Amino acid sequence: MAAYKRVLLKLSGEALMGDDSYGINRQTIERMVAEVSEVSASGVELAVVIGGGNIFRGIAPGAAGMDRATADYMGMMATVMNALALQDAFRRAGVEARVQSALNIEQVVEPYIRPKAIRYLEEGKIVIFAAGTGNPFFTTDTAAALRGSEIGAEVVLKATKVDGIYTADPNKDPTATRYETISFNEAISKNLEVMDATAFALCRDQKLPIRVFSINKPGALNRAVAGENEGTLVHM
Ligand SMILES: Nc1ncnc2c1ncn2[C@@H]1O[C@H](COP(=O)(O)OP(=O)(O)OP(=O)(O)O)[C@@H](O)[C@H]1O
Ligand SMILES: O=c1ccn([C@@H]2O[C@H](COP(=O)(O)O)[C@@H](O)[C@H]2O)c(=O)[nH]1
Repeated sequence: MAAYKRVLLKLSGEALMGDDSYGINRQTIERMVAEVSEVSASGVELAVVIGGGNIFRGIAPGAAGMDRATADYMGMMATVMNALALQDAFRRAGVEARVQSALNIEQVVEPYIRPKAIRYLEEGKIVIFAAGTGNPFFTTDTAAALRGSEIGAEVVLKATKVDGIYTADPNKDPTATRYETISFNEAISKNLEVMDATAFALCRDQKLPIRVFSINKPGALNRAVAGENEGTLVHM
């Protein structure tokens, strides 16, 4: 039984690689699409923000020496590629999804228009928000907080490679322990880098809770949508 009527799901771009070192792993994207489709079929209105870390990040070593804003626009274009791949995978699974982009590339995807996005959601279609916020120096986590606030989502679900928020990056510190819940102010003041401070602050100001959980754990998305104790809940 779902605890929410409308959710904003932030899907990790990096997780799309699966065990590959770059790009989109077919089995991985199909598995993600199957889990998301199941939630959508249960009647929950689902908007997705997709990251771009499997292709390009403005702050990656490959962008070193580049103008930061240019590199960030490349990162946003990477999220458009992921959004198109995701839409295609939904279509193959028989699920209707629409992509809306924060950057205008009209031959490829429709632009972000808030009322239209809300109408799609009310019609039961999945909406995929591409190109982040459309502005350099931001991340797709901030785009998730922004779009989640705009569409009146009740929660931001961040599906990523780690199974929650830890006292330190668990990939660097094996002694790190996981929080079951943490307040926005604590997450910001402890500088926990699982999400950027802008995203935390926007969600805090809009009273929009965030749940961070593993995209690779079977059933975790369903449990998060059911409001169960999965991963870490960031609260007021
Ligand atoms: N305190 C922490 N708790 C949990 N993970 C952390 C923490 N600090 C840093 N991390 C790192 O944050 C990563 C998740 O955030 P990141 O923004 O890198 O990925 P993503 O949002 O899943 O990917 P993408 O940007 O491609 O969408 C984890 O893989 C983990 O290594
Ligand atoms: O609003 C935004 C969102 C993203 N970017 C750039 O895209 C890449 C990929 O996004 P991730 O959140 O890391 O998956 C990011 O590194 C930025 O370079 C952006 O500029 N503005």
